[in-house]
Amino acid sequence: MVVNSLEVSELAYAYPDGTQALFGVDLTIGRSERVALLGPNGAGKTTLVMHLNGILTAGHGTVRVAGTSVRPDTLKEIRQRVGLVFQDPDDQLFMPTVRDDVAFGPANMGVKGEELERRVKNALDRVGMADHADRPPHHLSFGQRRRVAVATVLVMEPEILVLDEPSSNLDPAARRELAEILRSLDVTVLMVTHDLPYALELCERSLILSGGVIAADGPTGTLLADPELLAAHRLELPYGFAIPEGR
Ligand SMILES: Nc1ncnc2c1ncn2[C@@H]1O[C@H](COP(=O)(O)OP(=O)(O)OP(=O)(O)O)[C@@H](O)[C@H]1O
Repeated sequence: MVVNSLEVSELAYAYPDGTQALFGVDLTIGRSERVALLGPNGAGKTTLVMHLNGILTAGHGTVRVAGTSVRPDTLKEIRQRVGLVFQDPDDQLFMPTVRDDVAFGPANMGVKGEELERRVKNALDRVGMADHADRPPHHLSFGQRRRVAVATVLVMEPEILVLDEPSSNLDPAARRELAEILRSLDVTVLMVTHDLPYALELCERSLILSGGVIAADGPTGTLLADPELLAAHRLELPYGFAIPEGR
């Protein structure tokens, strides 16, 4: 039986003040897919992401990660399986060295000794930061800190990597380097982004969340080539951007 990385069914949620943010979201993401989650401000993207690792609990509906329901009694397992990379790496890095930051999660899970070293080295290798293991994170550039933040999540060997605005505040070279890293990973990726060219570059499939529902789900190139669809959901390609042939 093929188990999907993520299955969200009829997910609805209202904040305690009564604001209804999600109105019944259904989506399935298969193993090793890379999917962009697009949508205007206030669409419910963050609210949806916060349900994936149980920061918020479904008002109605279900979320399953690799077949396991997100519930209070499964939270420990779920948080290991869903790797959230926040928009600001400084929310994720707080130890004296890069190595300590990457080791923090698995060490907390009881991994130690050579196995811990192996996992930390492997995660840093995957983001090209192994040479910086002994440096304090606050001495690194923003782009390097974002790569270390990705490593702190990869080291947990997650089922799905969820990235919030991964290209924000990166210069063009750092943006491209991160794209190459993300493309090289053999992991399911859900990427929340307002950077439509980045979604096109990295994700074959995109979802448009708008007004708390999935308004479109399809090949990124097809969605982004539909001006009416984009306009209906306040999405805009950069001025002069042309979708490359074959996308
Ligand atoms: N803590 C909260 N209490 C009440 N309402 C909230 C809270 N957080 C978000 N909302 C509301 O829920 C809706 C969805 O917000 P959410 O932050 O999920 O959107 P988003 O798609 O992530 O937006 P953005 O692109 O601006 O990050 C909005 O109407 C927002 O005002």
